[in-house]
Amino acid sequence: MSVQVAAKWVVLDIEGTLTATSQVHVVLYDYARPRLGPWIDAHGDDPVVAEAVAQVKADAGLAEQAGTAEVVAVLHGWMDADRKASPLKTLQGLIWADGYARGELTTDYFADVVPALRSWLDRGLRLAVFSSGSVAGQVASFSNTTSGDLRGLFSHHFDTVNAGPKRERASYDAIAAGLGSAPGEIVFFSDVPAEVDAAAAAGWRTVGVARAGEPFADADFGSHPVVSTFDDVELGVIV
Ligand SMILES: CSCCC(=O)C(=O)COP(=O)(O)O
Ligand SMILES: [Mg+2]
Repeated sequence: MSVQVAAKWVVLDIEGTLTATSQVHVVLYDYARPRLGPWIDAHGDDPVVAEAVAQVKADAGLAEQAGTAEVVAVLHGWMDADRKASPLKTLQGLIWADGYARGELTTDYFADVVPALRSWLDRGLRLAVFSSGSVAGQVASFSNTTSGDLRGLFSHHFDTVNAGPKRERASYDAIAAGLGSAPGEIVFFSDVPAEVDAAAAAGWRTVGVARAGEPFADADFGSHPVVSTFDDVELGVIV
C-alpha cells in the first residue's frame, strides 16, 4: 500500500533505510575493527582522535593512562553490542573516510533508493541525512557508491554530535532549527520505531521503513505510516 506525505525536507536514516544493515555491521564494522588500534596510535596528535579516546576512557571507566589495547577492547565490545556511542562513531568515521578515499570501500543501496532520491529532488524536495554514523563517515559513504558519487544529493548531514541522540525529541528540534524549517514541513524516514517516535514528538511527519530481511522488518510502528520500499512513497512538495 502506498503512503502519501507532503514536505519540504526529507531527512533520511542510513542503516536499514538506505542500506542493508549488513553494509554497516559486516562491511564497515569489519573494515574498522582491525584498524582502530593502528589509527589511534598513528593519529594521537589529532585533537579529534585525542578527544574521542578520552571520551571512551571516561565512558568506560578506564584510567586516563590506559593504553590503546584497553581502549580498542572497549571499542570492539561496543561494536559487538552495536552501541552507537559518539566517540566510536567518530573514530569509525575517520577510518571509513580513509577507506573510501583509497577506493577500498563502496556503498551499495537498496535498489529503490537512488531512483527515489533523484525523483524527490526533481520535484523540488531537499534531502538531508540523520544517522548515528558520524558526518565524516556519512559524507565519505556517499562519495563512492555503486551508483557513483552521490554527495551532491544532500544539503545537510546530522549525527549524534551536531544534533544529538536519535531517540530524543530535542535532536529533531535542533535539526529543524538547522534546516530553518517548520517541523511539519519535514518528513523523517527510519527503520527504528523509537526514532520516528522522537521525530513525531517534535512535530515532524514520519514514515517507518520496514524492509524485508532487515532487523526491524516486523517492528510495530504504531500509528506511523510504514513502507517496505521507497517505491511505495508518494511525496508531495509543500511550497
Ligand atoms: C557511513 S555511515 C555509517 C552508519 C553507521 O555507522 C551507523 O551506525 C548507522 O546508523 P543509522 O543511525 O543510520 O541507523
Ligand atoms: Mg537505521
